[in-house]
Amino acid sequence: MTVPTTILGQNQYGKAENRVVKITRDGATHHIRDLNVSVSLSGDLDEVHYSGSNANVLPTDTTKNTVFAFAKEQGIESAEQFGLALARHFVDATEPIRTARIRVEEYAWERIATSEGEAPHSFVRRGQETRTAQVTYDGSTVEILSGLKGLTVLNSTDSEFWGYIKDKYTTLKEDYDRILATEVSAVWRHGWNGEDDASAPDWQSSYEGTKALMLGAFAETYSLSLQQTLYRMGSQVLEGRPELEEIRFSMPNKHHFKVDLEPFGIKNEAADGAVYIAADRPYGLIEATVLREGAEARIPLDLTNL
Ligand SMILES: O=c1[nH]c(=O)c2[nH]c(=O)[nH]c2[nH]1
Repeated sequence: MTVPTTILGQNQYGKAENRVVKITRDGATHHIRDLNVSVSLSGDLDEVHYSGSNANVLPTDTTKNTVFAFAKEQGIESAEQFGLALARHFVDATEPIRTARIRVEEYAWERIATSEGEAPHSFVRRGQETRTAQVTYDGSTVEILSGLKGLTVLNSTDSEFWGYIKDKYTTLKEDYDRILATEVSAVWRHGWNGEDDASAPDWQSSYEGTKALMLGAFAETYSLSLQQTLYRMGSQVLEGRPELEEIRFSMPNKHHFKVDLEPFGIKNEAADGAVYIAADRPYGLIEATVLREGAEARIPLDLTNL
């Protein structure tokens, strides 16, 4: 082997975006789980980079096959459970693989309502958020980050923004009754570390409970800034969900500006029901982590790939 004058840094590999759909039949009633699963493995993999020896490489093609085989053999209970089964398999069954990171996006379907009631095997894709999960396993410890993205919410009042710094470039008018809208991306970290399967959270109810607390706090906070609303959402989640240690949000401020209709002699006031222009870009971007006191901040700062 030639001695490299460069050295290999962090590396990982796997099959990204395995789109797996599992149907479960319960008599005539069918159930659907629809996931996008990305596998990323690391371990004793220097040689494949240095010399091209594939002796320690489990092909990405095999990782893809494993995703589909596990969906059939074990079923898909939740994004987290499925990710955990895969992560444990890759590390525990393949000696050179030391760490597995499984990312899952889940797309929700709901039953179509017909005049006969809920259709047993006809579904419409739900337009709300995408659920996410990331499972990392290093042979001893599990870390599970659950989350969501694309959850768009709006308060048509109970939002103000005033009292901010004004310098020579400031043109923004103080607002005492504005629309507050955002598209929530959030990732939350579970305290459970995989040591005791019996004490694992109920992933489904944990997800639903977290989302409900987040939405409740958004609706119930009288907001003086999106930052304040974000913090309230995070603290309400952590107070209500003891299984969680920290939560991070990325929330674009989806500005709605009152249109100036004065040139047409028309008053356009929030108090009378106003007309707004929903601005697309640029947008304010408010991001923060909320932690349980004493917890470590481990969620990555950039949520875009989670
Ligand atoms: O909720 C807000 N936070 C800000 O930091 C900010 N900045 C701004 O121009 N509008 C807003 N709104």
